[in-house]
Amino acid sequence: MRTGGISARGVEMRYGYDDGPAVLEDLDIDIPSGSFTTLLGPSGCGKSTLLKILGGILEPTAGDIVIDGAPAAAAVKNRQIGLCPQRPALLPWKSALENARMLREIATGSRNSESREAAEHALELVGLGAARHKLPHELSGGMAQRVSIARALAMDPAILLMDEPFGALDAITRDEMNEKLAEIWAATGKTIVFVTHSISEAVFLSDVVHMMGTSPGRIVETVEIDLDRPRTSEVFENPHFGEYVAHLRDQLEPTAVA
Ligand SMILES: Nc1ncnc2c1ncn2[C@@H]1O[C@H](COP(=O)(O)OP(=O)(O)OP(=O)(O)O)[C@@H](O)[C@H]1O
Repeated sequence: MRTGGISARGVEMRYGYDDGPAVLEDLDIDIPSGSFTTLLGPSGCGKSTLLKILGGILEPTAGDIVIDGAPAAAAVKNRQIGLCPQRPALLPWKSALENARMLREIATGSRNSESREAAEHALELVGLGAARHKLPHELSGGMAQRVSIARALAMDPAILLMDEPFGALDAITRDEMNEKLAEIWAATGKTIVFVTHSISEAVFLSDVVHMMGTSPGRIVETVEIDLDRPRTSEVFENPHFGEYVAHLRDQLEPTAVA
C-alpha cells in the first residue's frame, strides 16, 4: 500500500504570540500519496512554515493535519517524514557515507550493517555511490546537496519535505539536480513536497503546483501539470511547458523568478 497522503484543514499560524499577525490563515490543502507537490510563491508568503506544518514538524496555532488517516504527530514518531533543508549542513569531518548514515542512526539509536546498507543504497539512488568516501570539502555544491537527499532517503520516509534545496546552486547544476530528483521520485514512489521560488523548476518537477500569496499566506491557485513523464530538459521546448510557466508567472506576486 502506498502511503504518505497529507490532508490539512483550517491551518492558521501565528508566530510567538496568539494575537500577532497570521503568517498562514484558514488554509486547506490535500497532497495525494506518491505525488510530487510544489509550494510556489514570493519570499515570506509562508512556504517553509507550511512545509514544516504539513510534515508535523511545526505545530500550527489552529487547524488539523492528517497523514495517512492519523494525526501528523504519529507520522513523525514513526519516522515517516524526511527533511531536506536549503543548505546540506553536512558534518565536515565525516565522509559522504557517514553523513548519509547519521540521521538514521540517531533516529534508531543503533549503528549497524542495516544503517550502512540503507545509506549506501540511498547514495546509489542519488548517483554518488562512487563518492561515498569523499569528505564534504571534496564535493561540489550539487554533490553535497545530493548527500543531504541521501541522508533523508536513508531513513526511508514515506514523505520527503524539500525546502528550496537547489536555491544556492548555479543554473546548470540546478537543472541537473532537478532531472536527478525526478528520477529519484519515480524510483522511490515517495510523496514529495517541494518549496521553491522558481516557476520553471516547479513546472518541471511537479504533478501539482500550489501557488501561494502573502498577507496572510494562503493558496491562491492550484495548477495540475499535465506533461508527460519522464521529463528531461527537452520539456523546456514543449509549448505547454511555456504556457504553464507563463500562466503561473501572471498569477504571482513580485519576487519569484522564472
Ligand atoms: N521562527 C519564526 N519566528 C517568527 N516569525 C517567523 C519565523 N519563521 C518564519 N517567520 C515569519 O513568517 C513569515 C513566513 O516565513 P516563511 O519562512 O515560512 O516564508 P517563505 O515563503 O518560506 O519565505 P522564503 O521564500 O523567503 O524562504 C515571514 O514573515 C517570516 O518572517
